[in-house]
Amino acid sequence: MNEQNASNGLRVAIAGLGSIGTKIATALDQGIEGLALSAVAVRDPARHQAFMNGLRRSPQILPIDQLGEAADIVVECAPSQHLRSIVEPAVKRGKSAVVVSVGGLLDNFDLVDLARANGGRILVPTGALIGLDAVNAAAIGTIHSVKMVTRKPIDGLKGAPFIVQNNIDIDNLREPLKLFEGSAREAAKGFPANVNVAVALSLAGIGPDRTRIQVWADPTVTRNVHRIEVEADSARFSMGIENIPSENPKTGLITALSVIALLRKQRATLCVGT
Ligand SMILES: NC(=O)C1=CN([C@@H]2O[C@H](COP(=O)(O)OP(=O)(O)OC[C@H]3O[C@@H](n4cnc5c(N)ncnc54)[C@H](O)[C@@H]3O)[C@@H](O)[C@H]2O)C=CC1
Ligand SMILES: O=C([O-])CC(=O)C(=O)O
Repeated sequence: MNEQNASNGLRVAIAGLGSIGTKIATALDQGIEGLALSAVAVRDPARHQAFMNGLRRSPQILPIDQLGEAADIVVECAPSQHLRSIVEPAVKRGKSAVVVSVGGLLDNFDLVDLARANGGRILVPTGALIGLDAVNAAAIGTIHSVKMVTRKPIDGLKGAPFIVQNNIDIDNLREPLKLFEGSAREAAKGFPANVNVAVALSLAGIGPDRTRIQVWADPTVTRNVHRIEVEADSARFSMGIENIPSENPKTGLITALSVIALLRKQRATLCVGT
């Protein structure tokens, strides 16, 4: 990073160069107004050498818990069990943490207090979802109910703890099967890599215990499909999104783009949407 970026721009570090992280790193390397990629954390540096060599400017490679020292904004896009070691050092230093493994926040909610006490921020992008601007706005008034239905292809659900613990065979499904119905909080435990979106929705609206979700394994869909119904005193709205899976079949392609859009807003002159 050159001195001009260091003095005028925001330094961004990325934890995890998987399907989401590589796209954000590429976008930053190609140029986002006022932002520069300063550091990354990877599990196995050798596996990412070719990708790193392709970047125009090489960021530092650091352990995940040191990213907060090397950046103003740390983007968490690693498996959710690492959330704390990424976010805590950043917000303790008054930095911002962008969190995509949102489900992991529910068991680490004290990080919000830690951020508040130290002038840090935790930013949750809309991610693979839609319409959190409208949910935020409705939540200024009274939201009566938020209901969500998620359908995923079989490949996108394999290995989810709820499926494994309940010994459910989804490999031979010929028709959609409702796997789960309950709160966003319970869903995040059973499907930690599948329903981060439900937790983001809940944090924008009426919280993880009152936000209801169904999760379906659906051999008839090729996309990750999320449908949402919100009933509020200001409006009633229905939203839907059909995400094309990325190279990680659990993760929709739009997730990385949502983070890039959020990063662009940090220094953009014209910001559209709340
Ligand atoms: N908020 C949202 O809308 C969405 C959130 N997600 C969540 O985002 C997170 C990332 O998703 P993907 O990029 O698809 O996952 P991924 O599995 O493609 O990438 C995760 C990366 O983290 C790396 N990693 C693991 N341990 C590490 C460590 N100790 N230090 C550094 N790197 C480490 C892995 O090697 C891998 O490259 C997941 O928790 C996923 O559930 C996914 C989709 C939507
Ligand atoms: O990509 C998606 O459609 C949603 C997803 O995996 C998540 O929320 O964790």
